[in-house]
Amino acid sequence: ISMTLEHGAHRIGKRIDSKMSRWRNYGFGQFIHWGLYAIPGGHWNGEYYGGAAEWIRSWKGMPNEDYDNLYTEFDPVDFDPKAWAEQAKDMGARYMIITTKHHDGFCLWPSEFTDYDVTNAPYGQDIIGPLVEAYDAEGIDVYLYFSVMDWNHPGYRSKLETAEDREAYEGFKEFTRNQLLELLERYPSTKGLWFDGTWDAAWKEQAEFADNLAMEMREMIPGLIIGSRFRPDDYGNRHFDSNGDLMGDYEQGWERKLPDTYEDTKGNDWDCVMTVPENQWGYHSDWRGHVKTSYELIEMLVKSVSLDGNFVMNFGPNGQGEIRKEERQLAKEIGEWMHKNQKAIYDCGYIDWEKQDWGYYTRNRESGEVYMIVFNKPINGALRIKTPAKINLDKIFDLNGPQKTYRPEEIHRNEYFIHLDEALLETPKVIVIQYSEATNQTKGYD
Ligand SMILES: C[C@@H]1N[C@@H](c2cn(-c3ccccc3)nn2)[C@H](O)[C@@H]1O
Repeated sequence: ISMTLEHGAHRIGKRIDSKMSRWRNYGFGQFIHWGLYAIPGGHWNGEYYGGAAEWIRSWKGMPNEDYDNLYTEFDPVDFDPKAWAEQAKDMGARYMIITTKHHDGFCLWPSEFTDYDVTNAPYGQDIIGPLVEAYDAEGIDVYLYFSVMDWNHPGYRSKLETAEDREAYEGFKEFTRNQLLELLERYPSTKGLWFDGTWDAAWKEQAEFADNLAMEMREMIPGLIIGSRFRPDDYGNRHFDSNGDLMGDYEQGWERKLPDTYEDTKGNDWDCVMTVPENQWGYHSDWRGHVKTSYELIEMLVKSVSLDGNFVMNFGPNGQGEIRKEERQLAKEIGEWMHKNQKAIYDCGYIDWEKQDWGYYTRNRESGEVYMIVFNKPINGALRIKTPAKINLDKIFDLNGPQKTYRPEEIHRNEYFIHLDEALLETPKVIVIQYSEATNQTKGYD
């Protein structure tokens, strides 16, 4: 039985308007985490901090007042938004998500509603505006990350226990609304908001406030795209309401992890946001543990698109505003692959052909063309293709290089091998399949 909810999901199923189709077709995005945490870069008083660099304020090794005074040092003289946007373009990102305010409450835009912003730092200028302009100029859509949790604001509470808490939190809610409307006013070309820091008990009581605020933001910018991490329902449930329906325009549950199967996605739109090291979003000068290679990141991107999602790779510029060499190198390598294979990523999504060990299928949502993205070439070079019934494979050929075509060897009904003859694969290989649905007369049973 389903419960009547005032503030649960207001739509069942995917948004089908053109702005959401544009979002759905991105495939690949860039996350940028930048703020005061980039100054200490995971160290303080010569001590190494092993947590996520953007959480260093919560570490006992760094007194809160030391962190809170970092704004007096924020002067990223090397910040070059055009260079960042150019690099993102070369990498093949089609949208970008920038931290306007992370959990620490420091605002990268001149906010009317707090002094804890860039205008009171030595840098003294708006960071968000030039980024929006530079990325818009490259044709890369900009989304604004906003943390509801705000360790700087006196009215912020993680839970509401006393009357004083509730009184203070009303002021915090007003402040949050003011800042969000201010951001949409200042940066009207933004296509959506990426909310974070909404797991607190205090916020989980704000179903009506959040629902109204989402509506108000959408009145300001019709079609604004807001994921499932913004609002709680009447019972404090997030992402999925008490009836199990997704709240928001896409699922934001895949942080540093990927769905394994299409069933895991519940048929919703979704994004995966991914760090290069195990768990560093903000700049950490000493990455420890496994740092992902471009090969691993390309596979995550391909897997995301094959399961109807977008893959968003994180960058953490340093305190001077430079993008570190490891990230520049990854952007270059991923861009080289994307330049040759973007047709298998852009405007593509899931197709219900049985997944095979050699890699992933994607399908262009307009043309219906299918792409085999081969990561694992079997020893015998035979790539298995199993299609649903009544599918004819009309043409199969390499996306790149001499237009080599493949003649599928039928091994069972709707099951084929195509034979790769090249020796080793240097990079993931894309093969194009043009198919058609057989008309109703079936082939004779031979
Ligand atoms: C997108 C990422 N989300 C932020 C985050 C995640 N978490 C978190 C908090 C509790 C459990 C698991 C994850 N806390 N902050 C990270 O700081 C980064 O901004």
